[in-house]
Amino acid sequence: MAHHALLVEDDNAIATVIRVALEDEGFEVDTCDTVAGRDASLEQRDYGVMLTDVMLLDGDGIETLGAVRERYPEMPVIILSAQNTLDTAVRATERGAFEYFPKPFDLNELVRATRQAVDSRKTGMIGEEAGAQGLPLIGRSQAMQEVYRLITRVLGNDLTVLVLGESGTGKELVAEAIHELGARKQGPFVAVNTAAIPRELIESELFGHEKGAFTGATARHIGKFEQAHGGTLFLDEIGDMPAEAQTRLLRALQSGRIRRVGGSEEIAVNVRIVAATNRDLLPLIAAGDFREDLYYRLNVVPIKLPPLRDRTTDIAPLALHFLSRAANEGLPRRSLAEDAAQLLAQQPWRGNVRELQNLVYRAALLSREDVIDAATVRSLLDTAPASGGQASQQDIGSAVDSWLDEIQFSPGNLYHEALAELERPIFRHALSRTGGNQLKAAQLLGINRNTLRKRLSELEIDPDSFSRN
Ligand SMILES: Nc1ncnc2c1ncn2[C@@H]1O[C@H](COP(=O)(O)OP(=O)(O)OP(=O)(O)O)[C@@H](O)[C@H]1O
Repeated sequence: MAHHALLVEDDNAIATVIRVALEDEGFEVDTCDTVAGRDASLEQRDYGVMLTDVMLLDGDGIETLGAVRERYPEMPVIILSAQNTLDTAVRATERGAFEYFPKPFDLNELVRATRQAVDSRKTGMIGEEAGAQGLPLIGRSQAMQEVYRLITRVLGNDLTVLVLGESGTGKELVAEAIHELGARKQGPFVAVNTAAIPRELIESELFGHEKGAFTGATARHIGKFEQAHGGTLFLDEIGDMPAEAQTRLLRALQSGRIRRVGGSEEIAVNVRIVAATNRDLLPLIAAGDFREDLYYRLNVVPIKLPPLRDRTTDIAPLALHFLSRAANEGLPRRSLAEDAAQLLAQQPWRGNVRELQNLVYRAALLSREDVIDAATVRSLLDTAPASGGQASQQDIGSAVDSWLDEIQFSPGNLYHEALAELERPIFRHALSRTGGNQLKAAQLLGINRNTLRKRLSELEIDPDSFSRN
């Protein structure tokens, strides 16, 4: 389908060059040369993108852009300017321009950006669409736009996807988005962390086993492949899979069939595979620890999630998102001061979004004011484990100490109120790990299911909000 582009340019020669280049690229282009002409054209039709000069005969293309963005928020705008000052670039970006091209510009680059702007309009909705499914993928940085673009490419097919990225960058969330927004959403989404299963049980976990297949196999067990039939199988930490299991996995992927451990029957399974790893697979292949043929099977569409420090513009929106989620889960409702947001944006976030999320939840809990300020963030950063890794007992102990010093409890009820606050993150953690399944969460916690249900209700934690369906 041809996209309509509106070109607002009062230099006839430049307008013609751009128009011809865009038409070659399949755009239908309308041109005009004034602010008034622009506004009249915008009334006439829904444009996929607008390119505009700054100094127009009857006004300034940037100054008047605010109103256009308000009226047509979905339409990306590209600014073309002869005033190559930083100020013009800043003004353009502040008013929501998609991209800014100082003149003279590379025509090919401009055409590429125009195409990308139109695509971004489609893919920019991935985050919101995922949000509507209860899977908020927050972030509008250029780097995340590229991730969204790749997600849209795999929604209409069953190609195998390999999600790469450091720990905590959102790989599982991307896998869920591919499932929820794709054609298989009616089917199951089954996640399996291959690194967390004891070696001897991996094959049985993936492919199932027949009764009596080995000591302890007292009943038939249906494996993850069969459970995911008709849906999506998410294989997390694929780089840590033992060699034997890699071979079995490769065979299953090649044939589309599995055999339960101890079984003789080959069972056809229809699953879409999304695999993920935070490890660099090429050195593992070179060292003989990861099968090269399996790598090529999995790496059909690679989606690389950038570390959070490479998309700093996403940090404040993510922090606000976690604050609002924390409030919905019963923590105090807080907002974020400007200096606090700036401080967050400067951190290295080696534990990526997960580390930011943990810090924001702690800030919501511990802040003395409704507005979280830079001082609070700084004190939490000081007590945070260095790399978003394991917090030591001492860190946790001192965080609880300072929290107890600061929080106002009802007289005579400190013990119960403090314990309730400590229970919240424990329950949230268990529910989040089990996708809101109360039976499994109770098992994980080692407490009675009815006790869990009662406490969740008392603490007003909604287990359904952790559900993956
Ligand atoms: N773009 C995002 N928007 C909102 N939340 C996010 C985003 N990315 C990650 N998160 C949240 O951060 C946490 C970590 O994300 P996730 O588990 O998907 O990371 P991961 O890359 O799979 O980590 P690991 O490699 O350790 O398994 C989750 O709670 C997830 O909901």
